Amino acid sequence: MAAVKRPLQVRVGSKVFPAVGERPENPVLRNVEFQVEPGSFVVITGPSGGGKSTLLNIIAGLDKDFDGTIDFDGDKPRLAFVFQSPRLLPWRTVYENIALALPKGDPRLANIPEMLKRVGLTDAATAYPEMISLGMQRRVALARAFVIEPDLLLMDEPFVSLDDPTAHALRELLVELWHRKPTTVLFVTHDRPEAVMLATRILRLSAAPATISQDVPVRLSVADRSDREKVRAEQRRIFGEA
Ligand SMILES: Nc1ncnc2c1ncn2[C@@H]1O[C@H](COP(=O)(O)OP(=O)(O)OP(=O)(O)O)[C@@H](O)[C@H]1O
Repeated sequence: MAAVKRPLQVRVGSKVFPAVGERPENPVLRNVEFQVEPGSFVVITGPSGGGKSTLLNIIAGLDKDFDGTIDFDGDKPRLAFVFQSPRLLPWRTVYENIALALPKGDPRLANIPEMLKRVGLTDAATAYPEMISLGMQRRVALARAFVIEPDLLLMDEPFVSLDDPTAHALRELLVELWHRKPTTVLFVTHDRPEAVMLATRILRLSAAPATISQDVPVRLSVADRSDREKVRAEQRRIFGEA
């Protein structure tokens, strides 16, 4: 079934973490407002501690304590969330970890073998997470997210703590999966080359209390994204350095 195409409207007037003990209240987001067109790949970047994860949690509905609205054209989107840690169940196989994302008897379960093939894990289908590398575990997390066929895919630094070739290969895989089945993606990273390689649009947040300091389209074709020189040139255009 094709994903329903709806824009996402984000309006966060303010997000403040309340004071706890000696710690004063912490205003993290202020007037963060944007719309995301269906099928776009939006990267949210900005300084550490600037509120990127907080914003993603609000959009996911994990944090409801904020002033504002998140609207998916009046509907409830089918969501997938990929976190920094792959969050696999250690007592379930690779196949089972993916299948757990879907209800019993769901027709999308039939797509898992094809998805395993696409992420290069067919031979690891019956392995347990501790038997495979972190890079492979992250491929399982990608497969689990895409097999849901989400309307909205939220990703919070899913490729940190990997060596560069592994992270690069995973980014290429993500671009390919997304290109085959464009879904709306919001991807948080502080890694600028990663932002440019993946995004169709980059939102930069300022330091906290964060607001949007830059909203810029990325002008790279899918083929250009594997070309490090072209990525670097686009990075210079957007961020003024590389
Ligand atoms: N549950 C919480 N309670 C109180 N303060 C929090 C909570 N979660 C985050 N914060 C604070 O909110 C601010 C923004 O944190 P957040 O994790 O959203 O930033 P970030 O931009 O994702 O940072 P990084 O790039 O380092 O992951 C930080 O000052 C952080 O300490």
